[in-house]
Amino acid sequence: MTLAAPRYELIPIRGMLEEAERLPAGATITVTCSPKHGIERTLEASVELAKRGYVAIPHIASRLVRDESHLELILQTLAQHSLNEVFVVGGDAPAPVGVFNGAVPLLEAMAASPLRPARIGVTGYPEGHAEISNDALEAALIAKRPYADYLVTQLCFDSAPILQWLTDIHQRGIGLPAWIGLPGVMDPRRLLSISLKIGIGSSLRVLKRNQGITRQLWNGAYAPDHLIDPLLDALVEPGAPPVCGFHLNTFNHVAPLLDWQANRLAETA
Ligand SMILES: NC(=O)C1=CN([C@@H]2O[C@H](COP(=O)(O)OP(=O)(O)OC[C@H]3O[C@@H](n4cnc5c(N)ncnc54)[C@H](O)[C@@H]3O)[C@@H](O)[C@H]2O)C=CC1
Ligand SMILES: Nc1nc(=O)c2c([nH]1)NC[C@@H]1CN(c3ccc(C(=O)N[C@@H](CCC(=O)O)C(=O)O)cc3)CN21
Repeated sequence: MTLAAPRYELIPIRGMLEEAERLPAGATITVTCSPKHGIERTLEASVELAKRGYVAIPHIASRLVRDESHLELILQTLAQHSLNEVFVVGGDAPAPVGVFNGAVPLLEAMAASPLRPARIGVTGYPEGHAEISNDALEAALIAKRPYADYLVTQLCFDSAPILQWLTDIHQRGIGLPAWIGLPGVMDPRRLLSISLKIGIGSSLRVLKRNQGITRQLWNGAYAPDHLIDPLLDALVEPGAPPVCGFHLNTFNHVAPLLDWQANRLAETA
């Protein structure tokens, strides 16, 4: 377990390529997908990143895929550009634009295609989801298992639920390793508003109860040390759940995150 080779998540908006250029050559970059900009924007950005030598992993929002032929077009684009890994999510669209109402039916349709990408990631929720019941999340996780290679955990501001959830799915034999989603280094007010927008509530309340972290959250930049320290300690224990590494949600603020990462690595070297 180390911070040495994380994944970096970027949002495909103006300035994304300049942010990407700050990252180490060949870095692995996942590209978000929103109802506002659609899947095509995510694919175009991923192709640009791949051309520049990065390993690009587009997020595919299932609810934005119209039908089987739209899916086939997406898979063709991926194959043409040797993008052989995707992160499949339901997507934040309040209603599906077409026939796929979540990740599971899209994964089933992908599995039936000869153009299925070689590796597929799916979501995990250490503290549940604001709009989706725990039962529905659990059913979806079980249904995704045969199609998925790994999980990426949703943003969470408390290490305890992350560890608890990873341990729980490991003990139940779900058998998928996880990339642990961490918030990047940035203005805490922006982070707070993003978190509220994407429906992350309960661990923010944990943060507010913690005086030390509240100070860190409101003065200067937020940095995820309070999350990563307990995770690094716990995940090297024998019998710990399988973890691939850290998935850093940069929100396109790459420079402060790289400074923080370099400092952390220098401290532990
Ligand atoms: N955890 C993460 O890193 C990320 C999470 N998301 C968001 O998480 C939500 C669910 O995506 P998945 O975890 O892949 O769930 P999923 O597609 O596996 O769906 C689980 C259950 O929730 C329903 N569902 C799916 N999307 C929904 C939505 N937007 N609103 C209400 N119900 C929905 C499905 O019909 C299913 O019953 C979406 O809002 C998605 O955009 C998006 C990107 C990254
Ligand atoms: N529910 C949910 N949806 C997601 O898309 C998502 C998660 N959760 N959790 C992990 C990451 C975080 N993601 C995010 C979070 C925030 C923005 C965001 O702030 N977007 C701004 C700027 C984009 C623009 O200017 O168009 C926005 O206003 O939507 C984007 C992706 C993508 N992932």
